[in-house]
Amino acid sequence: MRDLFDRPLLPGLRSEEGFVTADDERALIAAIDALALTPFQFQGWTGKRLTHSFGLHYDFERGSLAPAAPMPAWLAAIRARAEAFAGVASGSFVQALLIRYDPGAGIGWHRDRPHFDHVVGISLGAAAAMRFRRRTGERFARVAAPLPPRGIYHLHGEARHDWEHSIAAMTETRWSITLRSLSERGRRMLAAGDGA
Ligand SMILES: O=C(O)CCC(=O)C(=O)O
Ligand SMILES: [Fe+2]
Repeated sequence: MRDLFDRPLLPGLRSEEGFVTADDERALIAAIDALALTPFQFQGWTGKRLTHSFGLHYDFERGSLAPAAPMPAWLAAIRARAEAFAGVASGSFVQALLIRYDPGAGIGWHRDRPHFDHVVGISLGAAAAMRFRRRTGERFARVAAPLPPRGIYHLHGEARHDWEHSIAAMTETRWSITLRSLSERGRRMLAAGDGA
């Protein structure tokens, strides 16, 4: 997403519309819905969004990273295109997180776990906005980036590390595919096998 002067809304946030076709979108939604999606869990609190991971699973209850089933072919194909979009080496996106946000589900303010580095997201279904905030003294600076269906965004650098992001509760269903590379810290944790 760029502003009127063709600058990125935030350094490190880049997006593109029409990354997948409407036919692809229907097929991807059907593939996500066919997975065993489970409610996001954190400290005894159950979120309304439903998720499934491939490649690596980050367990929020334990704060640990563990291998998960390899990405199926339909996901590996989109991953290769997403890596080209993000300008990262082939095979960098070692985690895929599939999410379904039914009406009433959103995602609260957070930065993605430091185990991960680059993040890309592909949006399917209802349009949403990704809200960004960063504390500056007493206040928050805020930016909102549209997430149109079939579009892709890439978070790295400042947008990834210095700003929190969130999505307000949806009124219609949205699905997303989030792909992430490992950070140096993530690689060390995985090699140590403790994940912590
Ligand atoms: O649904 C999305 O596009 C964003 C998901 C997200 O921010 C996350 O899982 O960390
Ligand atoms: Fe996130």
